[in-house]
Amino acid sequence: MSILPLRDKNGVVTHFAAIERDVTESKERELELDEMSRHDALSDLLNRRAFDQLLEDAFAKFQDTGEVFSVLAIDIDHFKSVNDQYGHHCGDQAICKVAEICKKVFNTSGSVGRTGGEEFSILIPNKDASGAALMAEHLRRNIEAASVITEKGAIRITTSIGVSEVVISDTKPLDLMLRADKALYTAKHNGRNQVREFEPETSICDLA
Ligand SMILES: Nc1nc2c(ncn2[C@@H]2O[C@H](COP(=O)(O)OP(=O)(O)OP(=O)(O)O)[C@@H](O)[C@H]2O)c(=O)[nH]1
Repeated sequence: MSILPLRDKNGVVTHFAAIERDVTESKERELELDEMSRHDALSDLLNRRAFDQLLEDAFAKFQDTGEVFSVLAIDIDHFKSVNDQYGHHCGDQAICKVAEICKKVFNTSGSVGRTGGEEFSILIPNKDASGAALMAEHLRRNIEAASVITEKGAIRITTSIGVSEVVISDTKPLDLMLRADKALYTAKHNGRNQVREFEPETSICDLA
């Protein structure tokens, strides 16, 4: 609201005029645009940028308070053949189904992002890797049991999931994301449709 003094011909203020402008609509539009810039248009999950920001925040909190958290790196198995067999549109429907199940399973217990084409990441506060792996296994089973209903029929899909927790020697969030990716790679390499926790490779020094 702005208030303007109104003067008579001698310059003496005789009245004040109040001008009120309703900014509700523009504020709502601003919030809407902000939400849009943080979400992926296809799945409505957090986009990579927004997920990375959450990860930065969780990492800063861990450094301040020691509050542990874990991440999941999730990738749909053999997704190229889903696209090849059913077409890109049905592939998109499969991505949306995985997004929907992730949101349902992690509801208030984690933040879900679509961080690549057929890749998802989940940040789970207050959980170490073994707690996060149990949740990941629940998610994997839900996805495996679901059908993606498309105009070309029902599609069944599976996912591979890598799990890692933040540790004191991490210097940046990327460190634990890389471990989750390594665990994901192990899950793929070992036959897919499984959850793997990151395990440090046993080096010669460890054996000595
Ligand atoms: N429909 C659809 N496909 C996508 C999207 N983003 C990426 N892809 C496809 O996802 C596929 C990923 O394939 P690859 O990385 O080769 O892996 P994959 O076939 O899933 O095999 P594995 O990961 O080894 O199990 C590619 O064919 C991409 O074109 C998207 O937004 N929509």
